[in-house]
Amino acid sequence: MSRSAHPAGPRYADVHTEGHYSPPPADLNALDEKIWSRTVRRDEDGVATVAGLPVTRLAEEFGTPAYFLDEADFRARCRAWTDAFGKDADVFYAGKAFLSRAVVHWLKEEGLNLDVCSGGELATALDAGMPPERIALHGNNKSVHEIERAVSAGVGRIVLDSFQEMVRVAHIGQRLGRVQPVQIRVTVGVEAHTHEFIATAHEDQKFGIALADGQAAEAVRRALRLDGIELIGIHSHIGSQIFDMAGFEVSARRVVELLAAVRDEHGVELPEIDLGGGLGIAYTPEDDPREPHEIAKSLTAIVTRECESAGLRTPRISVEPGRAIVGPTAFTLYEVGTVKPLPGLRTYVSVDGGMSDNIRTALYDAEYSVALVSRRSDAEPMLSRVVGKHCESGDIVVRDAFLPADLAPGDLIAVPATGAYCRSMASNYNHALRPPVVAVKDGGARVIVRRETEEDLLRLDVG
Ligand SMILES: Cc1ncc(COP(=O)(O)O)c(C=O)c1O
Ligand SMILES: N[C@@H](CCCC[NH3+])C(=O)O
Repeated sequence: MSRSAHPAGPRYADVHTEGHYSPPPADLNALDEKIWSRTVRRDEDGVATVAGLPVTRLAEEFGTPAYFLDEADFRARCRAWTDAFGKDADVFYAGKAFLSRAVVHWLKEEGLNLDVCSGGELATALDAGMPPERIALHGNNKSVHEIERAVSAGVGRIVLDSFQEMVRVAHIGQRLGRVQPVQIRVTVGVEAHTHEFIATAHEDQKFGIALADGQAAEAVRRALRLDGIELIGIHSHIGSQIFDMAGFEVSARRVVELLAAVRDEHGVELPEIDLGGGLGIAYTPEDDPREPHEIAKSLTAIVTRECESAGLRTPRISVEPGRAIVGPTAFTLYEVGTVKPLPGLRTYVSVDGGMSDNIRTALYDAEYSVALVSRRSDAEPMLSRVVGKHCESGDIVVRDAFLPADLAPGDLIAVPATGAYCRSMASNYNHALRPPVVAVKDGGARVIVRRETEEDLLRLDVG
């Protein structure tokens, strides 16, 4: 194939002939509302704004790289979930996606509950005043200390992940003179269509107790006999970034089957089921996420139908969306440093962050979008790879994307849909300073998690 030696990398026509890439968007300046948070626009000068604030001003005030989180969008998504599921269900925001004290305040105000999976997340929730009865504690290896803190704080539920943990929690409950409400996390044997590392309902993995071979039924048997815990329900989480509802439906059906078996064996109707989180969001225009009301409708319908046919009272349903709430509400703003054209291949665009603020591309081959946001450009599309500044060739933020061919050092580019699992999975690799999270709302911006400093790093290093 002949390739034109474009100084800034290949032209669309070249790569398109190879057929490896989706075509570039018709307008590189467009900010697709499916991917960007709801208040993102481009102003008349071509600068992107969020909550009415130009990104150029935000970069000056807060520096780059930085995450900008659209508070109004976050709250709207919380409400969409609670409205969709209604009063007879509970929405637990999965704090692992991103948690800070400000987020806890928003959740409290919007009537959501909170799923935490570590002592650190629990401490953040309690410190910010989340009522303990609205907290659920997860984790496949909760420490004794974490369990003690949760039980003595009076968390609403602990989700038991193993037989050993069941005994641990029961003993701690007895020692502290409490009866801790618990659910049992089961693996339902569903192959969720997502990356292997984020699928959690097949049996060959660390989470949960398998329904297969009667393991889960045995767990229920033991839990019902133990003092110090009260079994209130069954929990299933099949994975993350899932679009196909079929996996959730199979999971709901199998959990209801277990409830029926428990009723038949023990004469007990467990009052709750939790179907976990895992709903996918749009990272690129090709992704087509389901809306909360569609999800609620289909999950509620399947649980109700299965319960009716088993002659069970419909249990109270809960769900644990993390990514679907916070993911689309934030973007990461970077400054372009080195631009390295490789004629006939692509152009490497280096930014001032990388795998330390977004590990998802390296870890899961995740796909992201990117746009030039500090100005409009009518230059032609240039096949680009957005890379970070770390000492790894796998330090890729956006593997394949089109940016305008006149992109230059000093331009600002933004990667949307980085609200979930980016700051929360950020690292200090190469002694990078983890970026701040800045909440923006109605023309105002405030830091909710500050940027790390070299002093922070040096303070940890005690010589
Ligand atoms: C038990 C549990 N609940 C909820 C979630 C949240 O998942 P997501 O952010 O995909 O909604 C996770 C993470 O996958 C999880 O492990
Ligand atoms: N951290 C993962 C998802 C795992 C969620 C927690 N069980 C991601 O970024 O997609």
